[in-house]
Amino acid sequence: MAENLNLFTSTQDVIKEALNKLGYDEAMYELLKEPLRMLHVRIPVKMDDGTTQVFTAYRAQHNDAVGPTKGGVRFHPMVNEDEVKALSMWMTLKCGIVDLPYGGGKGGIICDPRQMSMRELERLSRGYVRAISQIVGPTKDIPAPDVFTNAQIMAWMMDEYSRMDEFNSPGFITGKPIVLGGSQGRDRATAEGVTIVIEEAAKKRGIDIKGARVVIQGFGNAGSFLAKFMSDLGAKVIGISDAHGALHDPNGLDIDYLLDRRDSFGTVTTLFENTITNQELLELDCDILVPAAIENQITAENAHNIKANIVVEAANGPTTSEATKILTDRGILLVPDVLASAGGVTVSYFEWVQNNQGYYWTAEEVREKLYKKMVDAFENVYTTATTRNINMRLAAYMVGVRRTAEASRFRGWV
Ligand SMILES: NC(=O)C1=CN([C@@H]2O[C@H](COP(=O)(O)OP(=O)(O)OC[C@H]3O[C@@H](n4cnc5c(N)ncnc54)[C@H](O)[C@@H]3O)[C@@H](O)[C@H]2O)C=CC1
Ligand SMILES: O=C(O)CCC(=O)C(=O)O
Repeated sequence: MAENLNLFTSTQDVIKEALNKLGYDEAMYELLKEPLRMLHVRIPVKMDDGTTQVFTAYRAQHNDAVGPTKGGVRFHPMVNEDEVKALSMWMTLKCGIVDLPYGGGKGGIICDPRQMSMRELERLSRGYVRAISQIVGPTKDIPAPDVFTNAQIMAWMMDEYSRMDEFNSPGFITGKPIVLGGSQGRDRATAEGVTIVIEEAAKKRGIDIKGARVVIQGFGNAGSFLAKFMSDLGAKVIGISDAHGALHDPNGLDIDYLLDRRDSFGTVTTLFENTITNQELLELDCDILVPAAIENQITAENAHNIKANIVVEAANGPTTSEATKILTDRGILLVPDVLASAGGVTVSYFEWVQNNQGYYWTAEEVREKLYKKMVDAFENVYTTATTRNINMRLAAYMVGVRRTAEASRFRGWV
């Protein structure tokens, strides 16, 4: 039978299993098996050449029993409805795992920002906010950056919402530039969270980060900061990649040089002749493998060839359910996305708190608070997995879904 690559239905399967293990009945699964709201909008944008292009976009809100929904907006040509639904469900789990007072949300626009001018991107970003304005807001649903979106796009979106609202609303969105109410450390937060989780996982496996061989797929926000942090800790980053290919050097790559040469979309390999493919990268001999790009990269087809001792998912959904089973059976420690990549939303929450208070924290305060959240979350999921003898993904789903399930029950929804 063909492997299930549908992110939405495969997520439903694990949610069901987690709820069963927690003792909830079918009604709870019926509530949590898909988002409460899914808005599908079409956004007309005047292009620079005078033509009009109509873009399709989505905003999913999985569950708001705990609090407002929260999650990024992705600009990508392959975004689709099922993907956005799954991503919103993962946000519920992430917020549960790191204990933030949010439910999960996520948005996406089908577009290729690499082919658009800055002016076109600005019109599209503002159009998206107008199109979803009825269901979002600082106490309803708070967007943030994700694949191919950044602080500039957050700034345009915040400005558009503030104009509609008729007052400055920094708490409408997170991941903003610091001068517009962004938090210290949000730009590097996802990678910092991944680094903390890698350190914890390495301790469990008796691996010294100093000298450990690390391979990272993706050289964007998550992947590039992570490469820097790993090499600063003394690890040997022997492979990195982007959408066009991958670089490999068993003696360690010069990360500072690569950071200097990458473009704003995380592309760097096009400058080199000696490249390998992304598939070859994933199968390199290494200690720690970090998929930090896109979904469905480790599947039943290549899971048997993964050589890493630890796989840490910085990306959302890089490993299929079948591959999760294969890796776990092979004794590889797989740290799932909903735990490993929760540093981004954690510092987004800090940003929102600071916006609401109008009082701003130092980079050191942010780092300390993030560290505690990530270490506690890792320990909680790891202990759940080992005491129940289940894989880390199922354990993370159990930890992540419990609070939303309880809040829904107390509200009398189920
Ligand atoms: N930015 C954030 O705060 C967070 C990001 N994530 C996840 O991390 C992953 C990466 O996100 P960002 O670094 O923010 O995105 P980004 O847009 O900054 O970078 C994406 C990177 O992936 C590469 N890439 C794109 N398509 C690829 C393909 N087909 N094969 C190999 N590489 C490919 C790009 O070339 C680029 O290097 C995504 O799954 C995202 O959902 C998760 C939590 C928070
Ligand atoms: O920072 C946020 O609010 C959301 C980040 C996000 O979209 C994710 O963790 O996948």
